[in-house]
Amino acid sequence: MDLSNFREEYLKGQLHRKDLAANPFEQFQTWFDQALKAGIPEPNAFSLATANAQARPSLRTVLLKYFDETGFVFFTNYGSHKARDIEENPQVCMMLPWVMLERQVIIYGKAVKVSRTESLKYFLSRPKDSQLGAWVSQQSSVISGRKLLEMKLMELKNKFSKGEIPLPSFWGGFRIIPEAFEFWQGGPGRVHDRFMYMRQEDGSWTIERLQP
Ligand SMILES: Cc1cc2nc3c(=O)[nH]c(=O)nc-3n(C[C@H](O)[C@H](O)[C@H](O)COP(=O)(O)O)c2cc1C
Repeated sequence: MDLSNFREEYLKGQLHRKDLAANPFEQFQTWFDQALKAGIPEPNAFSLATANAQARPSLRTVLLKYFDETGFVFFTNYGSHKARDIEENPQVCMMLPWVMLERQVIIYGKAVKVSRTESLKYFLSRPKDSQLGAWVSQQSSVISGRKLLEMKLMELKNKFSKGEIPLPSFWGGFRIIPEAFEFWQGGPGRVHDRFMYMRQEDGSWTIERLQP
């Protein structure tokens, strides 16, 4: 299949240095609000890249659950491929593909586990089915068929039929603490706008334009 004629011109507007917030979290909030307003489906879905101790990369989509100046939080299974990678190498990269707005945001940082208290708070806010879903899966391990998962789910439903479902010890959040942000806005003729924020030792941020 030849896709070489698949070509969109990016004409939604330019990104100027003067329009950027000094603080990248503020800039992220502005763009996130615009992504929401534009009706992008699941604007909080992001690609999460990890690399293990042998520098072997892997990538998957996860959901951003909340963010503030301490970082970007997602939840997952602590025995999963991604979590094992993070244990070996906490350096990660996340990318939000807001293609509908001809934009992407890339964040480089370090992933650290959130506290049990923080994971519990989020876990309790989830629908019961999602709580059971966390219990049922040894995420990223091989299983012979879906039937086994369904049987396990039935058992768990019975086991936890009364009262609150406890937080599994193998499930919780990671906070990505940013070291750099890139904001990308598509431009006409592939002359795009890219700005990189880099965190300095004193906690301030520099902003530089990158070539497209
Ligand atoms: C839209 C979307 C949202 C997802 N959100 C999450 C999530 O928040 N947490 C999670 O562990 N997996 C999520 N997944 C599944 C992951 O992409 C992935 O399959 C899973 O986490 C196992 O990844 P790993 O084997 O690389 O650790 C999501 C997938 C999609 C397509």
